[in-house]
Parts: sequence; structure tokens; C-alpha cells
Amino acid sequence: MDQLNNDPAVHGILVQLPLPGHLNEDLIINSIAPEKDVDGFHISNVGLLGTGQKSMVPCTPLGCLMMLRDHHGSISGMNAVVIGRSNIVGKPMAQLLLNDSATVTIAHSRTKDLPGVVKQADIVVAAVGRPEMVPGDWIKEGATVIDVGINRIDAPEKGEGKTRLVGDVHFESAAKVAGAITPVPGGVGPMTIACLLANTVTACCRANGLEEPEGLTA
Ligand SMILES: NC(=O)C1=CN([C@@H]2O[C@H](COP(=O)(O)OP(=O)(O)OC[C@H]3O[C@@H](n4cnc5c(N)ncnc54)[C@H](OP(=O)(O)O)[C@@H]3O)[C@@H](O)[C@H]2O)C=CC1
Ligand SMILES: Nc1nc(=O)c2c([nH]1)NC[C@@H]1CN(c3ccc(C(=O)N[C@@H](CCC(=O)O)C(=O)O)cc3)C=[N+]21
Repeated sequence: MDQLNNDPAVHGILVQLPLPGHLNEDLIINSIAPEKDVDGFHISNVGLLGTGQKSMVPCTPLGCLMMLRDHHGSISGMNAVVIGRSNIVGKPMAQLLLNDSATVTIAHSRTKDLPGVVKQADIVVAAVGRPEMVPGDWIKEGATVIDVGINRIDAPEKGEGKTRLVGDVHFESAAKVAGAITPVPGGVGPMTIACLLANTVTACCRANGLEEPEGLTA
């Protein structure tokens, strides 16, 4: 890590999670130079984001925010429900929505009446890791649904031993009531990868005192 941190030819560093059990995740993430932390997981970037300052923004929530801004223009005043409170997705997602003046609810495994909470939402972001957990009848008519879940499930219909990817939302039923919905695959996942590249360009511009291209970050 020291070698990469000190190499001026390297502008971005990402540590793919989860790490094997014998490695201390916090220690390793926080050893990344914050200005090269293209995942935005370093505690200084988390703190900067939380206080509304310029930071590196986690790729998955950033991609979700870009889609929401693109679709709605402004999300100010909208009711947003984020299902999931992980450091990778749920918490930074809630922070970004709040910074854009949405009214934000964070739901998790202890939330009471999750269907009722989701029903209030103009924007639903599902980041749970449970295949097709959110059915269409939880969704408010016309709501925007962002499905972060990437779950591989058995697909015996495709042949023995075959699998397929599904999200945390039951797409077929939710698509009937939602105003807009992201598919899995082909939704949030590719945006995450695009945002990783965007963050790398941002980090490179900042390292070299260059003007940042418009719209690359939050
Ligand atoms: N598209 C992409 O680029 C990415 C996709 N993912 C996918 O997103 C999903 C979530 O990932 P990640 O945030 O890392 O997952 P975590 O397992 O870290 O967090 C899951 C969250 O969901 C909550 N949860 C679990 N069960 C329920 C339930 N029954 N009702 C309500 N909330 C529940 C948990 O609550 P509690 O805290 O109470 O336990 C927890 O906060 C996964 O499918 C993952 O593969 C992740 C990263 C990037
Ligand atoms: N430090 C770190 N940062 C991450 O952002 C991170 C991580 N660790 N660990 C793993 C999760 C998962 N994740 C995905 C990103 C894109 C797709 C993606 O593009 N999926 C394609 C499908 C790919 C396929 O077909 O298998 C799609 O949704 O269309 C999936 C998963 C990032 N994560």
C-alpha cells in the first residue's frame, strides 16, 4: 500500500471486499491515501461526505445518485427510503440523498412494518442482499425504484446446475407500479463500474491541479 500511495503514476486504489478473515479490513482501508481512495471508504472521506465537504464518493451510491438526478432533475423534498445500512451502500447512499435535500429513512433488519415504510417512498433504494425480497405491492404508485442487490440464484429452468442474477426487488411485479425501475443485471452494477472510472479521473485531476470535468462526482 505504501508503494502505491507514493507512486505518482497511480491515481486510484480499490481494495476489493470482502477480505479474507485474517486481514483487518479497517486497518487496510484506512492505510489508503485518502486522495487515491476511489471507493470513498477511508474514514476521512466518510467524514467529509458526512459533513457535506468535497470527498471521494463511494461508487455504488454515486451511480445511484446520478441515475436519480438524471431522471428527476432535482430530488429535493422527495421521500427516500434506503433499505440496508452497510458502510458500502446504505449509509453513504442515505448521506448523498440527504445532501440533495431528500427526506431520508434508513430501514434495516430491525425495522418495524417495512412494507408500510416502503409504501411512503417516492424513491426506494434496495441494498439488502436478499433475492427479490421487495414485492411490487410494497411500492407506491409511480415511485422510482433503484435495485442495488446482486444475488445469484439457482435457475433449473436454464438447465441443471445453471444460475441467474436477480436483484433485491421482484422486478416483474414492481415494474407494474413503479414510475421507473433499474433492472438486475444491467442497472446499478454497470453504473458502479463507470463511477469507479469517474472517481479515478477525479482523483487524477485533483492530484495534478486540473479542472474536474463537470458531473463526474456528487
Ligand atoms: N450493484 C453493485 O454495484 C453492488 C451491489 N451490492 C449488492 O447489494 C446488496 C447489499 O450489499 P451490502 O450493503 O454490502 O450488504 P450487507 O450485508 O453489508 O448489508 C445488508 C443490509 O440489509 C439489511 N437487511 C438484511 N435483511 C433484511 C431484512 N429482512 N429486512 C430489512 N433489511 C435487511 C441489513 O440489516 P442489519 O444491518 O440490521 O443487519 C443490512 O443493513 C447485496 O446484494 C450486494 O451484492 C453491493 C455492493 C455493490
Ligand atoms: N471495495 C469494493 N467496492 C465495491 O464496489 C464492491 C466490492 N468491494 N466488492 C463486491 C461488490 C459487488 N460489486 C459489483 C459491482 C458491479 C457489478 C456488476 O456490474 N454486475 C453486472 C452483472 C455481472 C454478471 O453478470 O456477473 C450487472 O449488474 O449488470 C456487480 C457487483 C461491487 N462491489
